[in-house]
Amino acid sequence: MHNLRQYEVPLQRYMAMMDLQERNERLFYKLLIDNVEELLPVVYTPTVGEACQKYGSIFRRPQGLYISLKEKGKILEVLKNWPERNIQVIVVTDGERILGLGDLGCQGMGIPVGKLSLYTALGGLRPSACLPVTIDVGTNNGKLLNDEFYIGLRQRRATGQEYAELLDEFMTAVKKNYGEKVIVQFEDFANHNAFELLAKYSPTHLVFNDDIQGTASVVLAGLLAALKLVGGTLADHTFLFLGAGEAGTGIAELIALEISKQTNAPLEETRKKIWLVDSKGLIVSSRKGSLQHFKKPWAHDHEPIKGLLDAVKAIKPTVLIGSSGVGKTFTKEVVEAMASINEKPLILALSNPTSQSECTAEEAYTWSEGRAIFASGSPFDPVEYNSRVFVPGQANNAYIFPGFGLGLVISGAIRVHDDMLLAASEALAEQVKQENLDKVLIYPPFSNIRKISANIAAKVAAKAYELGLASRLPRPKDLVKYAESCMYSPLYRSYR
Ligand SMILES: NC(=O)C1=CN([C@@H]2O[C@H](COP(=O)(O)OP(=O)(O)OC[C@H]3O[C@@H](n4cnc5c(N)ncnc54)[C@H](OP(=O)(O)O)[C@@H]3O)[C@@H](O)[C@H]2O)C=CC1
Ligand SMILES: CC(=O)C(=O)O
Ligand SMILES: [Mg+2]
Repeated sequence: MHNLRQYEVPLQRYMAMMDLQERNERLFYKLLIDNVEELLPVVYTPTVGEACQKYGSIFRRPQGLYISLKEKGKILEVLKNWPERNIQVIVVTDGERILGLGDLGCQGMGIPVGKLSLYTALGGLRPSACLPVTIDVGTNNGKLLNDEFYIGLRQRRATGQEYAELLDEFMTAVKKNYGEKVIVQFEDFANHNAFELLAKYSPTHLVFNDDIQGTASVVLAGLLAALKLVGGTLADHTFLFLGAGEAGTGIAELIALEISKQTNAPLEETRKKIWLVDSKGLIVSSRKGSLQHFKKPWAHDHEPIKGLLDAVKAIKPTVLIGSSGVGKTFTKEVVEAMASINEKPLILALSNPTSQSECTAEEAYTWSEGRAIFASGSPFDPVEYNSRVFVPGQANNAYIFPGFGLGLVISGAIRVHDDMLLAASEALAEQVKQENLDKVLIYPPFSNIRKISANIAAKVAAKAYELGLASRLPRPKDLVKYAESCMYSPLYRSYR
């Protein structure tokens, strides 16, 4: 840590950590686990975003498996080149929507590598059981195509049948090589592929889309915890999203599902308290004909509205969620409008990395005169306002996917079910203590994350057994203890 702290530039710390991961994996994990709050922003958002942007010029060694269009017809052979045989989780991207930074092509590899290091550090999966994959179908990023250090195929993205066939060959090869119980986590695909891939492979593979499902689960957990501060039930609230893509509609659907479970009201009804704004304005029924399929359930009856501020004034949400990938969109006027409608406005600025955050923690607290309950996708430091210290939470799917994955592994689950996402949300919300709420913090600190992950894993596994989706029999009696006993620890033994 002393050596690492010598570097003042975050990207240099990132490179030092990647070198360490290569040189001494056990020490890398020991360091990451023991200093998780300090090092998460280095190996994960925001620094991993900059690393992906500059991946070609900082490249040392391949840290994961690249599968390119050129390998079509030979993907099984390529998979067999990976030295580890016993793989439990694959995080795969095609690099088209890396955080809120857009198409970074093959340089998106930083994301599967970073996510999998969290699977190990936060969720206790063995490093050797983790496989980062980047599917290289080209990039539409002209700057990268002209960059002499770009590491991927220099062509525009393959689409349509060519893309679908490559992905299908990959999914078939994965199941053939690693069996039915390998988790395939889709990460940072563009939404025009993400929803389809999830729908296509959910019935046949153990697939999980972190951006749609993991994000939904972490946000629902934050909302459940926040109810202890704002009062009422979920059904009493009105939700407005800026951004109606994977994250936005994924979260919206899980909130609607939870309200439906709590109130026995049909989903079509519970969706009506949830509104979304996309780049063209509020999603309303008059737009239905031209909306992408994942937006259609959210097209409610209302006159068209263009901007977010007008939408806030018209809808009067109690909860405002940013999932647009566009920074600075929660302006002073927007936050003030939220604060004029609500005693305690709940504001989540989920977009990553920090540069894309819809607003900063300081802006949220200052513009709401210290009344906002705020969390963000990338971390912000505590803020002092009017002699009070506010600790912003980090509403990031990193709270969910490591424990969720561990739960799937320890139960031998063969499919993911929405009820498992709800179970994960409840488990995370339960870990938010009064001392956190006293600081207006709606997520528990990351310093306890391994305990949190074990609890999430236990609830997810319990749900898998309940749903008949678990194949590891008999069911362990104490699932929390069992989860903890399965977790990889980078122990250093004393030989003296
Ligand atoms: N905190 C967390 O754990 C997570 C955070 N995220 C972050 O969320 C962001 C979005 O990700 P994702 O949902 O996958 O992306 P998508 O591309 O699927 O969705 C983005 C949405 O934002 C809308 N949008 C873009 N620009 C504007 C604008 N200026 N005003 C209003 N709406 C706009 C788009 O509109 P249109 O449809 O009209 O183009 C689209 O509906 C990213 O920054 C990502 O990092 C994602 C997953 C997890
Ligand atoms: C956190 C995450 O998955 C994202 O920003 O895409
Ligand atoms: Mg993501």
